[in-house]
Amino acid sequence: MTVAAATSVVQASGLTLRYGRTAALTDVSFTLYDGVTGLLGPNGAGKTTLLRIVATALPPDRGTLSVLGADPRTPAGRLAVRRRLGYLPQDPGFHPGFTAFEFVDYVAILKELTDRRARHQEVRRVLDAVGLAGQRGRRIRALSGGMRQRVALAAALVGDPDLLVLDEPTVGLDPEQRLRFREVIAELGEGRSVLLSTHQTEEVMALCQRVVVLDGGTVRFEGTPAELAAHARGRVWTSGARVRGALASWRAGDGRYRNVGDPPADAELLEPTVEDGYLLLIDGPADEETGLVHEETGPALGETGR
Ligand SMILES: Nc1ncnc2c1ncn2[C@@H]1O[C@H](COP(=O)(O)OP(=O)(O)OP(=O)(O)O)[C@@H](O)[C@H]1O
Repeated sequence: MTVAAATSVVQASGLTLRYGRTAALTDVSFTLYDGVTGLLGPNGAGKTTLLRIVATALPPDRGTLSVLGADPRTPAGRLAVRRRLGYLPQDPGFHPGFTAFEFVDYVAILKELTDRRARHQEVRRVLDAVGLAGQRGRRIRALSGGMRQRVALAAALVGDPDLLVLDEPTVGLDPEQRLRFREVIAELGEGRSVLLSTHQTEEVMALCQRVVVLDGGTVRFEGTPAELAAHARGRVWTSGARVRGALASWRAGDGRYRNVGDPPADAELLEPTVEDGYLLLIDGPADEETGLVHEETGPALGETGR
């Protein structure tokens, strides 16, 4: 099998940002490729801040950034990025009196789609793409949370952007809505680049070809979900009773305990999951021992499974 090298869509180096005395990001470097990348981290890790920087909504205090080959530090670079970027912020700023169509149309006007006929066609296309064809004329105040989230995603899709930046796109959705949303996002990741933030390791397993773990404003891991899981290999085991001193020890559905941490010599080891790898990374020592941060090489296209 020949494996072509993937091209990077975003390259960030040394991004640093403070809000007054709070260091939100410190020396953050990562590379984004085609496909879906999950930005995973606990509350306050700096995910929203990083997404806002990539979406050119916030300039970093320090560091360099290339997005779709443009430099957002210059006005021309920012314009070039914004024309090819779709951004779903945590709070999309809905006017509740707008209909779904009117809101997305308003975003399309901001995105410089000046021809009314073509614009309306595009608005219908993106609302169809997120399964809201039948809800175009409904007021946003009358839509469920899941439907509102889909309206926000439709707005991000206007103009068929090459890069989608989605801030916790499935937050607040029920399990069925979350699954439907995942379907849409996975499809969007074919042929373009999607960067989404999440707290959920299951989201990463279900959707992402790559994952960047952010904690305390620094990158703790960059690689594939399988590599993140492998980080916990040899440190997950099963036992008949709770293990005191383990990083985590809980009774699983089969009645036995699943333990993460440093196993005893005779431990019955289990295959680790992304969640185990994440747990060890976030609760483990903040050191360079993992060798997984700031990976130098990108994936090959053949490895992404697409
Ligand atoms: N406008 C602001 N002013 C001051 N501090 C801020 C501001 N926005 C964020 N912060 C702080 O910066 C840090 C990173 O916040 P950020 O919202 O980027 O994290 P996050 O990973 O997106 O969190 P969450 O998952 O809770 O949304 C946190 O300590 C937060 O309290």
